[in-house]
Amino acid sequence: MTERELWERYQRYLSVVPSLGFSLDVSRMGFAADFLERMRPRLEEAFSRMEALEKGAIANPDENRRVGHYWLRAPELAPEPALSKDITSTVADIHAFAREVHEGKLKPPKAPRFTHLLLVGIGGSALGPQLVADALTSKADAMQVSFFDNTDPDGMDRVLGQLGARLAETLTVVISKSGGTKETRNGMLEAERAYKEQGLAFNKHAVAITGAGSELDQHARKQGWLRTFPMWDWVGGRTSVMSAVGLLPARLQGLDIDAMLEGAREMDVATRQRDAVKNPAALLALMWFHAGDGRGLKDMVILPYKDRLLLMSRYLQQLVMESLGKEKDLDGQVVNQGIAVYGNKGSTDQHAYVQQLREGVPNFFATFIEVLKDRDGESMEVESGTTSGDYLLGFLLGTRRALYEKGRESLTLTVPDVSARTVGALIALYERAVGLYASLVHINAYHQPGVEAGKKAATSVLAIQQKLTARLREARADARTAEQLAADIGQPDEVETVYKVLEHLAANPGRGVKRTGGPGPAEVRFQTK
Ligand SMILES: O=P(O)(O)OC[C@H]1O[C@](O)(CO)[C@@H](O)[C@@H]1O
Repeated sequence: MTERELWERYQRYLSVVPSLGFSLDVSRMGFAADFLERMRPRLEEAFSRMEALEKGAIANPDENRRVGHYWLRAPELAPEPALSKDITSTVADIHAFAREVHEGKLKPPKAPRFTHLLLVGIGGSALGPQLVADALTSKADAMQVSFFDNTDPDGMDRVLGQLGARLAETLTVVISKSGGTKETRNGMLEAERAYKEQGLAFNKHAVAITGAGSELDQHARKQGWLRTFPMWDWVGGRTSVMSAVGLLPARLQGLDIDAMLEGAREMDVATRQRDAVKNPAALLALMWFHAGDGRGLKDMVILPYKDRLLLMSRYLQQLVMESLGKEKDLDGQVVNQGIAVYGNKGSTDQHAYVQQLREGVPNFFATFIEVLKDRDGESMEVESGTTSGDYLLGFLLGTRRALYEKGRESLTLTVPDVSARTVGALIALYERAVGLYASLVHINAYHQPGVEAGKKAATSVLAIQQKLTARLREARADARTAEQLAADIGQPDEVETVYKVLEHLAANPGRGVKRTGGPGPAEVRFQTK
């Protein structure tokens, strides 16, 4: 298509939400003229399912759960008054709690005020808060935010090292919907120990966000933590950022959570419309379908031209891949669905992987995110009449054109700024696009049966470790190979796991395992130190 034809196409299919200053441009997607019409019956069905979900139907049949993240920003739509009340009162509680913290009415025992926030969580209990914290941070932040989002000891040491003595003024928020996630449990224990080492009482610094009655809930109550905020079973982890999971940390940081909720609410209103071109979530879902032939054949590359949106791709990775990456469809047929998501930021990526995007394997479609506002205040000119921000737009449009010339498709989202309202709107847009796309390809977006397998396997690795350390203690000075030890514990086929576990133990001080021999794994011997 010529530039002029593209301009016509741009106008014809532009999906705009005027109140949010938002638009979605699909002109660089090569769908046929009758595509939207052909997809209409499927889309109607998807809208109907979404409507039922919003009215409180069991939209996650496997887990027999309702899916209520849309109610979080429109509590009046919750199917029962008690739910609406829970949502509203939780937001009010968050405001009141943050006020007390900011004003120093709720203060740590050995410092005048909480100035730092340590969030412990993983997956949906970290990615949303991380995106929001990073996108909206400013000099005005009331508290500085750090994260434990893994069970990596060195990762935690790094964060603790940065906090140093300021742990005395750090509020730790442990977030886990299930309350039983091991990475989070470990992070909590490591945090607790760090406080203890500085002579600080952890319970006077700790808050939980979790499901009622969960392991974490019970632990927090028993230990007399400052407070517990609810996480409801009708909110999925990856869509929990507008619940206490995202709102409490954001408010503590000093961010405008009401604006975030308002942005999401407005995007929800726009994305309930049944006209595909007026509804950017529907149009986005249809473009994903077009790009990957409804089978996820093309990866989704997220390219925000704004440093503040760097974590968007990580956030969307979970939202999209955990929701859509499914073995079976709603009828139990094997479909192996999903869309791979990756990305970073422009124009930085121009100097990294855009080379492949333009000339390499054509297995993707790009999503450009354009932010109109360059910065607070005016910009200097880096050349006569040109600012750094002009370059950023130049690179966005240039890369988009360069991709188009080589037949590589792209979408462009335009937002006015990176404000709480815009971030809320973007999150709401993708939440609904994922839900609609799942209906288009007939899968359940709201469960995650696949993640259990890895967790179970990890548990059996740790059980093998327990047996091995007991066996090594018995064997004392007797240096044994992995093969021998696997046989000793009655799991000869697990020799590779045995070897890996022992190699790890031997590499770390205080674990009591010595490694000798080699060079190959079969010749290495292990014994107690
Ligand atoms: O909030 P939780 O229960 O600790 O779960 C954390 C994450 O773990 C997962 O269940 C995947 O293992 C995600 O869906 C979830 O966001």
